[in-house]
This record gives sequence, C-alpha cells and structure tokens, in this order.
Amino acid sequence: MTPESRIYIAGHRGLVGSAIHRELRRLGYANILTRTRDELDLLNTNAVNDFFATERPEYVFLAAAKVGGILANNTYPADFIHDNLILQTNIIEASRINNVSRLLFLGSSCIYPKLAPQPMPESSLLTGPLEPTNRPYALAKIAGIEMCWSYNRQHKTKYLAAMPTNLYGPGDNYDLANSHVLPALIRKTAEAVEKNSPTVTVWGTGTPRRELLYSDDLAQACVFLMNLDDTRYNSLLNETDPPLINIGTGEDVTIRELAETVAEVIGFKGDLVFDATKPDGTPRKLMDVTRLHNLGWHHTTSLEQGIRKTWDLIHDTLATKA
Ligand SMILES: NC(=O)C1=CN([C@@H]2O[C@H](COP(=O)(O)OP(=O)(O)OC[C@H]3O[C@@H](n4cnc5c(N)ncnc54)[C@H](OP(=O)(O)O)[C@@H]3O)[C@@H](O)[C@H]2O)C=CC1
Ligand SMILES: C[C@H]1O[C@H](OP(=O)(O)OP(=O)(O)OC[C@H]2O[C@@H](n3cnc4c(=O)[nH]c(N)nc43)[C@H](O)[C@@H]2O)[C@@H](O)[C@@H](O)C1=O
Repeated sequence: MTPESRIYIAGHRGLVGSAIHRELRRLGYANILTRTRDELDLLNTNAVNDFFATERPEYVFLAAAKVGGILANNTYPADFIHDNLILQTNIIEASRINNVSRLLFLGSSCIYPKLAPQPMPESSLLTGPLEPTNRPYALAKIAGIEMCWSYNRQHKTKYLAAMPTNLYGPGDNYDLANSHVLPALIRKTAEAVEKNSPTVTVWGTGTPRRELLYSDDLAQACVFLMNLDDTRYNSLLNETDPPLINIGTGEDVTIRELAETVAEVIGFKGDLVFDATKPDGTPRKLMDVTRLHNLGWHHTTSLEQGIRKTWDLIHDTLATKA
C-alpha cells in the first residue's frame, strides 16, 4: 500500500475494524474508505457492487462479520451462517469485479477441528469435526477461505485469509449475553467491585484454555500482511494450499487464570463461582504461529498489559452502563 492507496475497511466500527482504522491513520494513509451499516448494508449485493464501482478500492480489509461469544453463536446459529456467508461473498465478488489488488479476509481460530493437535497449524483445516457451539459460523468462515483460494486460482486474485485467535480491546462488545469471555469478565468484575458483591460468576468449568490477542496488535499484523513484498505475499498464495495464516501469540491460559488476572487488574478480592450449566466450548485452541513468526511479525502486548490498557480505556464508559 502507498500513502495514497484507496483502502476500504469493511466493519470499521467493530473491535477489529476500528483498530485497523487507528493503525492506518497512525501510519498516515490518506485515502481510507469507510461506510457505516446505515450507509451501506453489506448484505445488500447491489449496494455493495455500487459502492465498489464508485469508490474503486485497491486494498480491502474484510473485518465486517456477524460476531459473538459462545452463547450468541449457540443461540442464533442461522444468523451467524446466513449473514457471514452473504456479506463476505458480496465483498469478495465485488472485489474481483473491480480488480482489488489485495484483500485480507478475517476468519477465526474456530475454523479448526474441536480436537485439533495443539498448537494448531494451518494444515489442520478440515481434518476433523468442528466444535458444535460455533459450527455455523466456522463453516461460513471456511467457505470464505475456500472462496479466496478458488478466486486466486481461477481469477488470479491475491486474496489472503487471516485467522486470528480470540481478540479483545477497546471498542469490544460488552453485552453480557452476546460478548466474548474477556469483555464479559471485565464487566462482571467491575460491577462486582462497584456493588461490593462477594462473587463473580464465570461460565463453564474454568478449565478450557484460550489464547488472547490485543486488538491493536492484531491490527498491526493485518497491516504487516497487507504490506508484505510480492515475494513473501505470494509465498502464502500457492495453488496447493489454502491461502491461510494464523495470527496469535502462541500462548494460552485457562479461563480460571484469565478471570483471576482480570480480578487482579480491577482489584476484585472476592471469589470466583463457576456456572457449569453454561457451555465450555472447545477445550483448547492454541494457534501455531510459526508461519507468521517466520515472516517477521510477533505480538508486543502481553495479556496482562492488554487487560490493563483495555481497562484504563473503557472503565469510565462501562461505569455509565452499569
Ligand atoms: N472478536 C474476536 O474475538 C474475534 C474476531 N475475529 C474476526 O474479526 C472480524 C471482526 O470481528 P470484530 O471486530 O470482533 O466484530 P464486531 O462485531 O466488533 O464488528 C463487526 C463489524 O461488522 C459490521 N457489520 C456486521 N454486519 C454488517 C452489515 N450487514 N452491514 C454493514 N456492516 C456490518 C458491524 O457493524 P455495526 O457496528 O453496525 O454492528 C461491525 O462494525 C470478524 O471477521 C471476526 O470473525 C476473529 C477471531 C476472534
Ligand atoms: C472468538 C471465538 O469466540 C467464540 O468461541 P469461544 O472462544 O468459545 O468464546 P467465548 O469467548 O464466548 O468463551 C470462551 C470460554 O470462556 C467461558 N466463559 C466464562 N465466562 C464467560 C462469560 O461471562 N462470557 C462468555 N462469552 N464466555 C465465558 C466460556 O464458557 C468458554 O469456555 C465463538 O464465537 C467462536 O466462533 C470464535 O471465533
């Protein structure tokens, strides 16, 4: 990308899209294209085609999606498969029609089998059954990877699929029913401190392990990938393997350890209570990040630093919601 490139961020108000937006502005890119959902509903094929034909983006970050935590995925499976299949198809096809130079499609670590070897290399794709709580979402994301790969083969496009691990940061969804674990724990713990409550309830058994990456680190990785020189970028796009790259830290913690770190950061001194009626989901999903490390990218924010940064940035807003 050059400073003048026309760069479209789909989903620029979300956790990931807003972090990519901040990173591109920090780096001085002058032609960043964004549209809110009200301005452009990505489920509307004609509207997406019109937008691409008019604005002619050269680079696309596909960070729009129907996203949610374990309960949201389990409660609204139809929305998760429907919205993701349609919006990603609309953007990928409009990118082809309008000769987008590079597109980065964001998937998720849940594309890998529930019992994949740990850490999970990119070659684990489609080697075993998926975790049932997010199978519809995962299948939509797998279809997106297959679409990037097929378009690259048939249409000679340069579409790359990045699979981030679980993410967190400012601008996350803090709704207790639909959010992911870390924003939920931050909010529950903050409310417990505020109300002087002796306990925080953590879903599931606390034994599943999760790897978490701070959203600004992810944004840096996305821009790094988009800016790879042709030789290294093309090495990720060969005909025999899906154009896939994991993004993560290569380190994970149990949900109990995560809840304890949040308690430490926020200053909660009470007890954690585990609600085993809620699903645990995948027992472990640690990314193998060898491919990314070999290209020269490493995360910089530790989990505790990231939680502290997030807490510092959001606690005032959260207090007004409590
Ligand atoms: N959060 C996480 O832990 C992880 C996320 N990812 C991936 O990263 C990407 C971004 O996720 P994240 O930022 O967390 O999600 P968010 O829910 O925070 O953001 C998604 C964005 O997509 C937009 N969007 C959704 N549907 C439409 C639509 N029909 N028309 C226009 N805009 C739409 C939303 O708009 P609006 O603001 O109006 O709702 C929002 O801005 C996704 O592909 C996800 O799979 C991968 C791994 C983990
Ligand atoms: C990013 C990823 O996110 C989802 O998969 P997930 O990792 O299972 O999601 P999660 O963050 O919601 O939960 C992680 C773990 O944490 C436990 N947990 C404890 N207490 C709370 C809690 O209060 N809220 C939530 N949500 N989880 C809690 C919870 O029971 C589980 O064991 C999918 O959308 C998937 O499709 C996807 O891509």
